[in-house]
Amino acid sequence: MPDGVVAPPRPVTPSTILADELTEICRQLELAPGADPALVDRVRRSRDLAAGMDPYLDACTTRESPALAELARRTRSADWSTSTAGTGLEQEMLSGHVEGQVLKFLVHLSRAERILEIGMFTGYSALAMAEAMGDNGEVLACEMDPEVARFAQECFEQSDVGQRIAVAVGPASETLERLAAADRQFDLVFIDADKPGYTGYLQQLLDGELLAPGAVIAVDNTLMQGQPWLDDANTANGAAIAAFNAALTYDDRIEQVLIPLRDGLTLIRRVDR
Ligand SMILES: C[S@@+](CC[C@H](N)C(=O)[O-])C[C@H]1O[C@@H](n2cnc3c(N)ncnc32)[C@H](O)[C@@H]1O
Repeated sequence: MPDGVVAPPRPVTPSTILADELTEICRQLELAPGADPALVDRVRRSRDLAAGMDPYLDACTTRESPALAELARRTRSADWSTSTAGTGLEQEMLSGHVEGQVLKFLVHLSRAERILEIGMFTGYSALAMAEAMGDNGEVLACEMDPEVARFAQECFEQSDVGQRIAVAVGPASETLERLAAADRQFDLVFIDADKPGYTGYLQQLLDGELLAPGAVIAVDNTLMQGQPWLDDANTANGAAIAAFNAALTYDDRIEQVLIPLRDGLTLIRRVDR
């Protein structure tokens, strides 16, 4: 994974995809002979409304730590296309500044000391959560890919709080089985791994008694680029998230809310205990 030129991330959230579409529509309208100036103006305003939101959220949110900024920079400048790490890894997987600050806020609010992450990638969210907890806390981060796990660990070693993060390399479902067998419990769980695995991870957390009383589960990408409600854009990940979101609404053991942050963040808590 050599360092390369920092490429801007592709749009992978409903708001950035919308902004990209409106930018292109606007460009075409501006070139179209005889386009109604009032319509061009409305489309321009719509583009600015959509394109300006994420930069505004960034500007209004507490700055990330130097360690998080450096981890994000290293992730963006790594050449994932030539990496021998698992196929499909890309810089766009990184959660990033605003979501990282939301996770930190959740750690502060819940006073979580035992945190489980399912899907670590280069470690941005794990490090963000570790920064928000006390010295007695631990983030146990599950990651399938050994090479990306090494990348993350190198970043953790350069951070003051890296020792609060333990990494479990291997399929998360197997790690969860081992944790349940060892009677481990967690105050906060962040699910951000393979989308078809989400329903199984939630069942393992509930059935395996892996949630401490009052625990919160945060689940990333539950808007999946709008695919669950766009009929013509469904991929395997979109179908998996649509099924996961639907299953949540029928499960009486939990309460949930889907927050339209980035690509969607669902918060879940157990209510049957
Ligand atoms: C979206 S990325 C995680 C991003 C990370 N949470 C962050 O905020 O930067 C998903 C990660 O899950 C890992 N993954 C995929 N399937 C997995 C599995 N079955 N078990 C554990 N990790 C898995 C991938 O290798 C990838 O690194």
